[in-house]
Amino acid sequence: MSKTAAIIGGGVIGGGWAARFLLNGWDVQVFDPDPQAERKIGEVLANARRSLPGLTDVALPPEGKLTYHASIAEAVAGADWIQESVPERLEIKHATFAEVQAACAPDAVIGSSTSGFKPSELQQGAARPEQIMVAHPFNPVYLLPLIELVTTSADEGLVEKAKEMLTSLGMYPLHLKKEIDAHVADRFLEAVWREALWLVKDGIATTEEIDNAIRYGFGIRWAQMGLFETYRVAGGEAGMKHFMAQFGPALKWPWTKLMDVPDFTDELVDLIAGQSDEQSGAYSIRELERARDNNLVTMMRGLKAENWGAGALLNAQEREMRVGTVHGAVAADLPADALVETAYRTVPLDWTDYNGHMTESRYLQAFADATDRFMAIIGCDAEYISSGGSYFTAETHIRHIDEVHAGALITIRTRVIMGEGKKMHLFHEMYEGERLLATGEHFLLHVSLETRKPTPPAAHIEEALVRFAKGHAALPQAEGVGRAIGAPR
Ligand SMILES: NC(=O)C1=CN([C@@H]2O[C@H](COP(=O)(O)OP(=O)(O)OC[C@H]3O[C@@H](n4cnc5c(N)ncnc54)[C@H](O)[C@@H]3O)[C@@H](O)[C@H]2O)C=CC1
Ligand SMILES: C[N+](C)(C)CC(=O)CC(=O)[O-]
Repeated sequence: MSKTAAIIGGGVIGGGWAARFLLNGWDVQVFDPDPQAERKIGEVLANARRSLPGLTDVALPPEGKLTYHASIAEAVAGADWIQESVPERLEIKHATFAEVQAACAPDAVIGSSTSGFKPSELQQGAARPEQIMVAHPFNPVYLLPLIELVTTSADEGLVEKAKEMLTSLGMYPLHLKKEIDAHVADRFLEAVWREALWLVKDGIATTEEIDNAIRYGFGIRWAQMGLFETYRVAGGEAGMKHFMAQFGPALKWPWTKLMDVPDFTDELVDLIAGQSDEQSGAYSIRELERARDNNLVTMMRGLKAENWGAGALLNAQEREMRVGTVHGAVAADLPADALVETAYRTVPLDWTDYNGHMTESRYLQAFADATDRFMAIIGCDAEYISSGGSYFTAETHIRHIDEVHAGALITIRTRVIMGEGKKMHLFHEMYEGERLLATGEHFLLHVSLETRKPTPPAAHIEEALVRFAKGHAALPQAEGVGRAIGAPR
């Protein structure tokens, strides 16, 4: 059954939450008094639609329904999750929670996007304090998975429900049971921000130089290993203790401004804003958002291939999405006399090229992934491969029939042309809806990973393969099987 989220405050963060819920199949009900809210959320949604669905190699569920409402009471009616993202002022948040709780279900989660307030501060004067928790996201909320879930004096059952719902949205709930101002991540960000302000104020570095110091070095490192794991590696074979012995004393050196805060004067604001205009003023905010999202998608999909950090999270989400669908099925669940659906996915942003469409190498990737999926269906899965048997591709022929763009939903259907002994001959057809985009024909041999030589597969694999080969032989022939490039004479 579809779920409903209420978004109270649809600015930068509320808009991102709306997109995260909606693109994961939830219905979304928005309240925001700003007459521009619908347009602004539309812009965030457009960015989310081009970037989020391609993150995973399985398509997200169909989008939910988005509606706008004239009051908080209307927006929270029937909602399973209510996300407050109004301005960071405690009195506005308190007034909002009072209206929310007067109308919402008592077992709905009420999450606050607050960057700095503690749950106990948010809960002051509330009708049901235990229903309110901090669910602090990171911009862009539709792509970044971290949620700081801060829950003192909360209903434990509701907290567990909140964690499950966040996980199902592809997010990572970092559950903090001790509250502090600004939680963990913003404490950290504020320390970096403070040092950056000092460096600009003191004329040591410009905004661009500071950004370069981050993006060419430790920023990339942090994105995959964080702080402690990175420093453990930096300790060499002697590890963390050695690292700390070597660099710990630096804390006593006058390297940082420590807790001193620069005066937030008009002069400092103008200095930073001026340098930022010089650095990035040539681009509109929408252009910068798109560049950010392209880069995030590319990095996160790289981590996905490595099954690491935010990428491992995407893989876990994808495994869950496969459960109970044809994309998690094995041979015995599938009819032998129908083509096998081996992919149903969105073309990711990082698969496109200078011609503005899916680039040729990604057709091979899509077909190779479809072959991997077919191998798993017939029993040649990760466990079997680790026992020493697998398939190697000996020959491939791809036909590019029609173009396709980022964000398109594509399906691959697979036909077994021949399957006997060591040999497996597959023909994949790639579609967008009913439009044929490409075909991929592949000849594979079963090998021993020990000898690297062809060898017969295990009996259960051959049996499943032969079953599909026989069933598919009875289907009408596919156009294009066995084609070669015809040279005009
Ligand atoms: N911008 C950021 O980088 C992040 C912000 N946050 C937190 O998210 C919350 C919202 O921040 P932003 O989205 O950046 O602000 P924003 O200014 O972009 O959006 C706030 C929205 O709330 C609406 N609003 C004002 N009063 C309202 C009311 N009484 N009821 C319903 N809506 C109302 C405004 O019209 C506006 O659309 C804050 O608590 C902030 O600390 C959290 C993570 C990151
Ligand atoms: C600047 N900020 C404190 C509002 C930032 C956040 O809360 C999280 C983020 O997205 O950086």
